[in-house]
Amino acid sequence: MEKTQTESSPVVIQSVQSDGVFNAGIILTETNYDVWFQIMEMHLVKREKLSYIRSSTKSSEESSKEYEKWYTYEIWDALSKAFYDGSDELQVFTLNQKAFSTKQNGQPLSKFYGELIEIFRELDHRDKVVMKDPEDVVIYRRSVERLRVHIFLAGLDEEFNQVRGEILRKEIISDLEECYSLIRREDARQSKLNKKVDSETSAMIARQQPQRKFVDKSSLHCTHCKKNGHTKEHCFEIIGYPDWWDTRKKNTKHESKTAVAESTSTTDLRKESLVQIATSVSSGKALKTLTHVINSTWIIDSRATDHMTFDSRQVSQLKPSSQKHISTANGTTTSVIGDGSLRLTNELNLDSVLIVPSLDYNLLFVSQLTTYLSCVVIFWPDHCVFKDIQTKQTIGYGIRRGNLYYLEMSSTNTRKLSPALVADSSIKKGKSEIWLWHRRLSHRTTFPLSLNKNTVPFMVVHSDVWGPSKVSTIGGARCNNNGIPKNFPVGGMLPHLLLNVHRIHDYSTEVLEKTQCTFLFKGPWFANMDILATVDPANVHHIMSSNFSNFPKGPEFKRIFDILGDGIFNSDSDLWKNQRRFAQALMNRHSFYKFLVKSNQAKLEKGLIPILDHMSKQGTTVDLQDLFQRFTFDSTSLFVTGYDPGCLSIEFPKVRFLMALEDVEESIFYRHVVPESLWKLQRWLGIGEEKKLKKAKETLDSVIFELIQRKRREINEEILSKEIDGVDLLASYMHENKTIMGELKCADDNFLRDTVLNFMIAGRDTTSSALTWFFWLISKNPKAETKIREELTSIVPAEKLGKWWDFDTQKLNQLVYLHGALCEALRLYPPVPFQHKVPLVPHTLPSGHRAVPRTKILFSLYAMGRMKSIWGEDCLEFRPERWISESGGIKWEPSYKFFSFNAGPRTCLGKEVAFTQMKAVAAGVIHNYDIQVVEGQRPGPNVSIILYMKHGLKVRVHDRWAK
Ligand code: HEM
Repeated sequence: MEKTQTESSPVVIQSVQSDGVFNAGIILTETNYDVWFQIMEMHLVKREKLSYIRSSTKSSEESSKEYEKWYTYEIWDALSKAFYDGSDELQVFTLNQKAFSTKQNGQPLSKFYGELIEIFRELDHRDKVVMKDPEDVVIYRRSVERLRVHIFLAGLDEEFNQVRGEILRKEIISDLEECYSLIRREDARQSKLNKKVDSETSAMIARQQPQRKFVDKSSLHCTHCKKNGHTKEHCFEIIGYPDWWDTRKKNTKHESKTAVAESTSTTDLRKESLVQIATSVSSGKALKTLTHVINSTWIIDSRATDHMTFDSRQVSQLKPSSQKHISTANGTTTSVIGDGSLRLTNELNLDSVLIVPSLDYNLLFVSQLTTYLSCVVIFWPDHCVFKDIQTKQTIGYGIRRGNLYYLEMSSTNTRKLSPALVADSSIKKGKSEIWLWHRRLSHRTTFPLSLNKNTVPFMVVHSDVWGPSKVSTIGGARCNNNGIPKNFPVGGMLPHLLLNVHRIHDYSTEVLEKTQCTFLFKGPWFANMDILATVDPANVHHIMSSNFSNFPKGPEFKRIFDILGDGIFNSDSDLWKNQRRFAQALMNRHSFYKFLVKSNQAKLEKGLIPILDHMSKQGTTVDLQDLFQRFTFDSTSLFVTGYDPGCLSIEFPKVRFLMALEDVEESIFYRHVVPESLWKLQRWLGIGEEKKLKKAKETLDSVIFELIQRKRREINEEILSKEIDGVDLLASYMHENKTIMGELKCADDNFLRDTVLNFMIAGRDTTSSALTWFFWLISKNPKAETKIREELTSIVPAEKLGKWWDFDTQKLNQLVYLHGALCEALRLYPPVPFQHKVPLVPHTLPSGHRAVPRTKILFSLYAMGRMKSIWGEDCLEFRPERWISESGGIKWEPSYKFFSFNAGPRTCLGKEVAFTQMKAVAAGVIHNYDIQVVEGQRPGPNVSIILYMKHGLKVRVHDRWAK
């Protein structure tokens, strides 16, 4: 370690990076002692030097062996005294100070937001506010959220002043996430409109084309060639023709060429220029001229000025030959005209269109346009590749960088493209495609399309500068090849679904990957089973947050999940709102959290650990999934009902309730894949899955009603006092008075039964499923396991190293790698693998798909965690590092991308509870035991509404510290 002084950071520990000296990767400042301390300890653990800073040996002679240790300890101790006063107050003060002083200062929006989120999360951990009244808790949370929105808005760069004002003028201020999403959209729009052109692309463009500004030269006249549009000084006949001239003059009429050259090669094309071009084409005559002027580039825009209206006849009059029709999902048609023009039917309502022949188009012009436009549709026949107008060489393909799509140039660059992108393009394979590049959606959509080989390829750029995209009908084009389910005349796509039901989650992943995140599943014509499956983050955000009120779970959800009664999962509108408000208030109570941590710890120490010890001594195998289910069942029962069913015991008792829950989940899944009329008939006849469900319901009801009676008795007999014991949910519900509960019927046993069942499913099944997949992934990734162990060791006291250790919940919450590893497991194996919603009124989604009330919208959370377009090429890899930010903290991912806990107002209420439980179990088990998965197992997901492992996870357990 080398110690130096700098102005900004009084003490700097830097790497010297040679034999054994490490790079801490973090510089100690006045404000980051907490994080710095942990990271340094991790490094020290790795090098087995922890005793140097932990054991306070007596001061030693410089010559003695112990001197080095003593000296290091002294420095460490001095640092601690200087930077950490042992209380939370300083930390909270520092964090608040940091939050208020963090500014965007020109850095990317996501980075600035991520920094704030990290600070807020830290503050949440240290929040000690205790409130008794649930109403107050809600008000308090709202007030904190409001403050955070203000901090975020205040830190933004000036360019967001306008949108900031708009947000603040709203009657109800959005929550932080919603607010971020609004700003992000504005950021994306501005970066296209003004300055943030991707530097690489600009550099490439600059090399290929001179930079010119758009100038309206229509009034200029050349006295030399007698033509309009330029002056004598710029006449090509005098100064020579540019390189691109040959290509151009084949197609263009000379009289307008200058305007063409200027407008198509501008690098500074702004909205005004677009308006100018659009205005000039608003009359049929000008349009015709411009068609030839701009190298057969036609621009039609009805939104540019009020008086312009899009007239499809104008285009078809130009080239009314050899039309081809593209059918779209909702029945509208787009006529493709053989020579490269496009006629749009009124229904399609594409009111802002740029059509560019893409063989020889001016790349610069288009790439400039794409910085302003949200959506680019390219029709690519098989022989079509992007060509450089100057060199006439193939210049490449479309490529995505971050959220933006660019035309990647130079054939050498294609080698740099990831294989999937090149393969995706399919150009070499002789396929024709429409490429829909939707910048706002941050993904590209590809639709196979049959085009006449002789047609001139063209490109349609749909402008989103002035309003929302309406390319919906193109986005919905039906695809029935390439492994995408075929739509049979009577059965629709149901046969495909039934054939693949045993691997439904992987199957939907494959289909959604092929259809670029959204797919319309057509059910049998008689069954009202059409499903719009989507994993598109923009759609998720749109449905779950921005337009939440238009997308309830709906009556069909309620029918399918009727066993959940009026519980929180199964309700909409006010019934849901009241329940959520109340449950949230209860769960935010400090006493609840304390109770949860305590009961969880007790279950771990007195339940799980003794069983693992026993298994380790016996050398027998155990089903880890079963063990975790028992663990979470007991702990969830404790905080939901206050009773411990004791099913986590060495005898592994058969628990009726547990078995019934599993039956319920499987039967409910079955209701999702068969027509409603069929399962209703089965229910009426009392056969099949419905028979199983009925029996399971009876079991659940009898157990829960018994618990309710018992609790009521105890409350009446005052065995339970409100203050001391009323921390479990059931008791809390019973204690609450009507004012707080609003419409909720807490005195009603049926309502209490629904509440208990909903929470039992929410708490037990999800967490145990997540833990099982987590341990499976860890067993496959020993490096990750080693890193988790190193991180854990860093919070074990020196004297306890190499011995059994029981971790403190607060300390676990600060671990970054462990958190990342759990998030990674939740991403790849989300315990709730799918969800659905229904629109109240017809609605066009950001992906362009039309959502109508009779069509169910289904989100596959499982597929969403496995989309290359969302998580990158390595999406199937287990890589906890993807959750670690550059500064070493936890990286924040928006909930509409990391969807495992749901997003928007219905976000999981138990997220913190779940992380607390999972971290305690993961830490306790990984630190103290070696878990060896029995060979020969091929764990796969079952078919249910909860993502269990089909055959459990058999493991052997070894005590790491056994002598
Ligand atoms: C790893 C563990 C967990 C995961 C992945 C998870 C995931 C989810 C998801 C996806 C939803 C939305 C379901 C839907 O609307 O259909 C949800 C809702 C909910 N979760 Fe969790 N959950 C977990 C643990 C917990 C725990 C431990 C609790 C409670 C103690 C809990 C309580 C709830 C509640 C009450 C809702 C309903 C929220 C509402 O509709 O407003 N969850 N959870």
